[in-house]
Amino acid sequence: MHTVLTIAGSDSSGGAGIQADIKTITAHNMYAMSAITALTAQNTTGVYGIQESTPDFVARQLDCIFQDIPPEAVKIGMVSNAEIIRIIVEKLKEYNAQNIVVDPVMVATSGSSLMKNDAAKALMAELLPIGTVITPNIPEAEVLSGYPIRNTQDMEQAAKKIASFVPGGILIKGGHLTDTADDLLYTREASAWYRTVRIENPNTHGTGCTLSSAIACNLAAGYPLTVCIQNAKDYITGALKANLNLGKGSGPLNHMWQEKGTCSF
Ligand SMILES: Nc1ncnc2c1ncn2[C@@H]1O[C@H](COP(=O)(O)OP(=O)(O)OP(=O)(O)O)[C@@H](O)[C@H]1O
Ligand SMILES: Cc1ncc(COP(=O)(O)O)c(N)n1
Repeated sequence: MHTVLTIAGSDSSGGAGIQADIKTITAHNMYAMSAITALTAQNTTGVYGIQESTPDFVARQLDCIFQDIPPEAVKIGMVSNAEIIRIIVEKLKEYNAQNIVVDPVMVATSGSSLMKNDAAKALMAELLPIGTVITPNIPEAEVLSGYPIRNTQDMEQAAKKIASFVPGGILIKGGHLTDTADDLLYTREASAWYRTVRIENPNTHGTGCTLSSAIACNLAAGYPLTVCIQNAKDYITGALKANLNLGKGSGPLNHMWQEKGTCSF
């Protein structure tokens, strides 16, 4: 069985963070492990509290995982402070972790901040450069590039700028565009678009977490990056189309959309 680790925050309402990641990994018929960076008290309407792990306790979780069941791929989501970012980078280097997907989670769909201001510098200088691929959404790509992004051309410009300090792949997600949901994969060799029409579903809590975990699963299975992104895009599109409607705000995705037995892993 393929093994995938998520390093992220817990979402008490189960739609994003660790819970979305474990659901995604399980739906791919893979074995999920987790290192929790923070507890959040949140639901579909917002984030109402954050309790960070200590850097030492994050390190202890990572030691337990890597010394026993080394993961074939790692997804990193919410990491709210610079000290935890540093310890994650140190441990992933110590254990020579491969197939790293970094989702630079800064702000939740509901608008609540999930990262302290001083952490963005450590994220950019230390964590993003070790990613096999990074997956910013449009507001995150604006922060990372310093450019405003209004259309797909701006996405290409921003990706080029981010590539000056990120050697791996850069997937700028287009979920925040208005008529399409086109994602751009930019690497130093080539770029490619992954296009879908926008699905009119207000329940998008956890789309970013789910996409990055699905990419990690595909990397664990050994697919080339371009195939991983297409398969993950198909997974998120299916989970959005399957129209779950829970909660009073932007609700979670439906991870049970695949017909039994259709997953190829
Ligand atoms: N309405 C939609 N229709 C189709 N695909 C969508 C829609 N919204 C988001 N997506 C897709 O979902 C994935 C996540 O994109 P998005 O830009 O929403 O990330 P995000 O903002 O990090 O997510 P989150 O809502 O978890 O913060 C991308 O592949 C994007 O194209
Ligand atoms: C613990 C945690 N991690 C990530 C997100 C981002 O997901 P979203 O933007 O869909 O709310 C979140 N809300 N909570």
